[in-house]
Amino acid sequence: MRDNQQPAPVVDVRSLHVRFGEVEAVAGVDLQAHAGEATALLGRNGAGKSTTMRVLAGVVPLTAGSARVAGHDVRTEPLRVKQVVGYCPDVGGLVPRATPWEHLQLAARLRRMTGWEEHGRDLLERFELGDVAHRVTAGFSHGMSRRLSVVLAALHLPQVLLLDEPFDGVDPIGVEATFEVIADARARGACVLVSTHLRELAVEACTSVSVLRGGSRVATLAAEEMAGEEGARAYRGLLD
Ligand SMILES: Nc1ncnc2c1ncn2[C@@H]1O[C@H](COP(=O)(O)OP(=O)(O)OP(=O)(O)O)[C@@H](O)[C@H]1O
Repeated sequence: MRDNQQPAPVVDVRSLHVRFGEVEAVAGVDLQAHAGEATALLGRNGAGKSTTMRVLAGVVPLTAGSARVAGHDVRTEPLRVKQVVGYCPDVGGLVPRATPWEHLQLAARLRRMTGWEEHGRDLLERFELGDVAHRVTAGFSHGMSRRLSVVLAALHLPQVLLLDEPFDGVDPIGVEATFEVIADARARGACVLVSTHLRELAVEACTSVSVLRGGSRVATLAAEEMAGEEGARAYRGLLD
């Protein structure tokens, strides 16, 4: 606890800048997220949501500013960051010739996990991937791949769960299962970040919403302030 009795944020991003050559993908984002809460990153295509998530997952280097995850600096402690994070990337990440079960085995081996099998099976069932657990992912639909990516992010019960576009192309059962994963993570005190352009699902899944536009954060609101017709109007106002 800090002096003012507020717990320190688990995700602490200060003046984050990420540049790819001429492109400034993230141009000064500040973001704080806490244990037991779920924060949505909302914004239009190209707003900088995925790049921010990639920095927090330790897979893209920042250009300036700072980002700390569970107390670890992404710049100087990338391995520690990868240990505490469960990351569902917005695209890719799956091996076409491997089955879901083999993906879980690999993820568990990389993290030296033991006794994960029952939890792994349960996650696959919850995401209706039990029947295809031993089928290679090459023929998977977009939604099936998304669901498996969420399962892989959640398998090791990470302290920080980063879900980038987890609802994209996912059917209602997959959406419901993702809500459950987020709720479970919050209940065990994890910090959850969900990047999406789907306002209504963000509001349902999360406690607060940070809106990005043009690589900067333009607002952070309680999720209920972004709900319904009024929330839709408020959101449009932030994007214009
Ligand atoms: N590796 C890269 N090389 C060059 N430009 C990039 C790279 N990654 C992202 N960008 C650019 O940075 C900006 C922000 O991209 P980012 O993917 O973070 O946005 P986003 O909010 O996640 O968008 P979307 O909702 O479409 O996924 C875009 O202009 C994008 O083209």
